[in-house]
Amino acid sequence: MSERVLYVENATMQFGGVVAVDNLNLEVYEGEIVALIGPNGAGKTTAFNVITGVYAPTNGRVEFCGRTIVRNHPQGKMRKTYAGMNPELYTGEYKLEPLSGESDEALESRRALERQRDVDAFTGRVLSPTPDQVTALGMARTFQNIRLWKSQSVFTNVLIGTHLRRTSNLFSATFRLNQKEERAQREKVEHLLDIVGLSDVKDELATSLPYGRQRRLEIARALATEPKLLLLDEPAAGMNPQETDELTEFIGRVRKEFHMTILLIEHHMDLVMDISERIYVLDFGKLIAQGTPAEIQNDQRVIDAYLGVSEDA
Ligand SMILES: Nc1ncnc2c1ncn2[C@@H]1O[C@H](COP(=O)(O)OP(=O)(O)OP(=O)(O)O)[C@@H](O)[C@H]1O
Repeated sequence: MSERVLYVENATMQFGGVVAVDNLNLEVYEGEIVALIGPNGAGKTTAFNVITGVYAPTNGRVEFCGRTIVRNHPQGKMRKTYAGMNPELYTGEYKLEPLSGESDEALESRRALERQRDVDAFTGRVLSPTPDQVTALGMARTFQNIRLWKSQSVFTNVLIGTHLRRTSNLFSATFRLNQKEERAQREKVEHLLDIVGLSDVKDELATSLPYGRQRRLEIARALATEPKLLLLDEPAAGMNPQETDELTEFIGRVRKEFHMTILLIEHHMDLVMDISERIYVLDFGKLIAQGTPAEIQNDQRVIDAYLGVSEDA
């Protein structure tokens, strides 16, 4: 069985009264393309933000390549409901069997003690890496709205990606380089641009590229950080059907050429159904289904909540 690259366990993210992500469990295995879909506002981007360290989750844990990188904040707002790794301790699901002759009060205090132990197990061990640290660990991400270095060339945009991998500090990424390393990185960028089909425009300004190629450049820059996991947030947003088809082919090629594992958010169902091995469906923050494209397409709950409406809704 291939390695589990990403494991999101009981992740909850609450903003005031809005539970944007509600007890999400999600796994991605090495070499897979997995999609996270759902209606607008379902919590998909928030889930990405929890995974990549933008938000410290109200509860839950993110494991990356076998290592816990994000963990809940026991002092978070939902402490009473969710603190610790065992949310069932705080819900009606938790049944603690009475010991023989144990009074109700004794049972209740034992239950309280177990909860406290669960919380204590985390106090002082709260993890919450910065997005830069997450990049250095081997996760790279693209965003719904393209975020390129506008006044830099295509080449430089990708070069900055290679630097982020090494230093996780933008200042030193830009200025602190020895010449040998610089040369090796430049060769790497040339090679990468070749594979993604952007060599012919490497000296042009990033923003002078047509939209579809800017998207490719963003993915190339993410790849330059040498990720183990690539997270793509709506890579086909704003694309016409032909551009979407080209991007679908491109993402498949990226997986093959770089042996990449990919988690993507997308509203274009043709793309999702074409390239994903597995799909998770969110609605109002909750996971309502998971399965293969065929299973998801035939899931009545998903059809009612999402697939029944237009693709670009
Ligand atoms: N920083 C924030 N502060 C408060 N509420 C937020 C914040 N970020 C997201 N939300 C809310 O959380 C919910 C989920 O939003 P999110 O952007 O994650 O959904 P989404 O599934 O990515 O939607 P879309 O498909 O439109 O991008 C929404 O109700 C949104 O308004």
